[in-house]
Amino acid sequence: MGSLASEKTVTGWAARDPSGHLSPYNYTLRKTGPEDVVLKVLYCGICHTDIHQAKNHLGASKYPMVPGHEVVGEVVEVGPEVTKYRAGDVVGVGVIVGCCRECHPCKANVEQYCNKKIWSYNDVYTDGRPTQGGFASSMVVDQKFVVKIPAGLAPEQAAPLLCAGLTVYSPLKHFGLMSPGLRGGVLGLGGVGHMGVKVAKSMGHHVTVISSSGKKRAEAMDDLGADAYLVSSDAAEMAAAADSLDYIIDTVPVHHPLEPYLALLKLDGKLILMGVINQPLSFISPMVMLGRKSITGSFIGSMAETEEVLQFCVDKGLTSQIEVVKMDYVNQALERLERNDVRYRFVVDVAGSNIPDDSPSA
Ligand SMILES: NC(=O)C1=CN([C@@H]2O[C@H](COP(=O)(O)OP(=O)(O)OC[C@H]3O[C@@H](n4cnc5c(N)ncnc54)[C@H](OP(=O)(O)O)[C@@H]3O)[C@@H](O)[C@H]2O)C=CC1
Ligand SMILES: O=C/C=C/c1ccc(O)c(O)c1
Ligand SMILES: [Zn+2]
Ligand SMILES: [Zn+2]
Repeated sequence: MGSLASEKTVTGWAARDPSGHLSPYNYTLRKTGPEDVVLKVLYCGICHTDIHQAKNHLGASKYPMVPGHEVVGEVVEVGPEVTKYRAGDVVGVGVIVGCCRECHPCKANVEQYCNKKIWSYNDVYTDGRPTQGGFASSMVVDQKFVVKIPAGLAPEQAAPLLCAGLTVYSPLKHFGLMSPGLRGGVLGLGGVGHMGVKVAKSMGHHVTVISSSGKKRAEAMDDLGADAYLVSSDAAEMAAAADSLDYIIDTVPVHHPLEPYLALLKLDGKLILMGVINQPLSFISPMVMLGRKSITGSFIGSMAETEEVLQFCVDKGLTSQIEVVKMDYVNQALERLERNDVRYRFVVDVAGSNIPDDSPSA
C-alpha cells in the first residue's frame, strides 16, 4: 500500500490541564512514512499511568494530551517498507513508539530503557509533533513498535496485556523468577497487580496478595486463584508471613513505607517497584543487609517480550478481568480507577464509540 496523500484529521479525547478531565480534541496524523502503520483504534485500556500523566503527577505533562497506551487496533494502511503487517491485521501498541536504535539498550533489544525513547503520548515525535495516545479514532505508529495480536486473543482482552501484563512478565523473566514453586507477593491488587497474580500463578508460583483492605479477599482467592491474602495494616497477619516470599511485585501508585514488605522477603528476596511515585521512598539499611534483599524496579518490557507475553497468555488460556466502557464514560472510569473502584482494568471500546475520523477506511 502507498503512503497517505495528506495528513488526516482524527478525534481524540484529551486532557487540557491538570484536572485530567478528557474531552474531544481534533488533530492531524502525520503522513504515513515508509515504515508506518496506520491503525483504526478498536480498544484501549486505562492504566493508572494515564491518571499520573493527565493530572501532571510527575510535573512534566504537556497539554492537550490524549492518553492511552494499551491500544489494540485494526491496520487500515501501511507504508511501502512495512513488511510485518497488512490491512486487516489486528495489532497492538504500548507505552513507547520510538527509540534511538543505536544505544546499548536498543542494541540489546531492551529499547524501553533507551534514553531517547519516545512515549506514545506526552512526548514529541521525530517530526516535532506531539505524540498522542490511544483514546483516539486512529494512530500512526512505526512498525517496530507494533505487535500482532495472536489468534485466540480477543482484542479487548489483549489491551491490558500491552502494559499491565507486560509489566509483570518482563521482571519475572529478567530476574530469573519463572520457575515453578517460587513464592511471590503482589502488593496492590489493581490492573497491574491482577495480571501479576494471573501470570505468576500460570508460572506455578504460590501467590500472596498484599492489599490495603480485606475487600478483595474473596475475589482474589476464588476468581484470580491467589493462594494467600494479607491486609497490610494487619500487623499479626504480616508478622506471621515474615521471611516467606521470594519476590514482591509492588504496584502501589502512591507513597508508602517499604519496610513492612521488605520484612516479608526471604534471604535474597526481591522487592520489585512498579508504581510511579514522585517522592522519595525510605528504609533502614539492615532491612536489606540482613537477608541480602534487593529493592529494584522494572519498566514495562521490550517489544520482543510484548510478543512473548501475548503468546504466553494464549498458551496458558489466561485472560484479564476487564470492564468495557464507551469513550463518553472515560472520565467516570478515570475517577473510579483513582478511587480504587474497578475490577481490575477498564477497557474503552473506542471503535464502538462513534468517534469522528477521516483516515482511510477507518
Ligand atoms: N513500571 C511500569 O512499567 C509500570 C508502572 N505502572 C504504574 O504502576 C502503578 C499501578 O498501576 P495500575 O495497576 O494501573 O493501578 P491501579 O489503580 O489499577 O492499581 C493500584 C492498586 O494499588 C493499591 N493502592 C494502594 N493505595 C492506593 C491509593 N492511594 N490509590 C490507589 N490505589 C492504591 C490498590 O490495591 P489494593 O486495593 O489491593 O490495596 C490499587 O488497586 C501506577 O503507579 C502506574 O503508573 C503501570 C504500568 C507499568
Ligand atoms: O504505564 C506505563 C508507564 C509507566 C511509567 C513508568 C515510569 C515513569 O516515569 C513513567 O512516566 C511511566
Ligand atoms: Zn500502563
Ligand atoms: Zn536507544
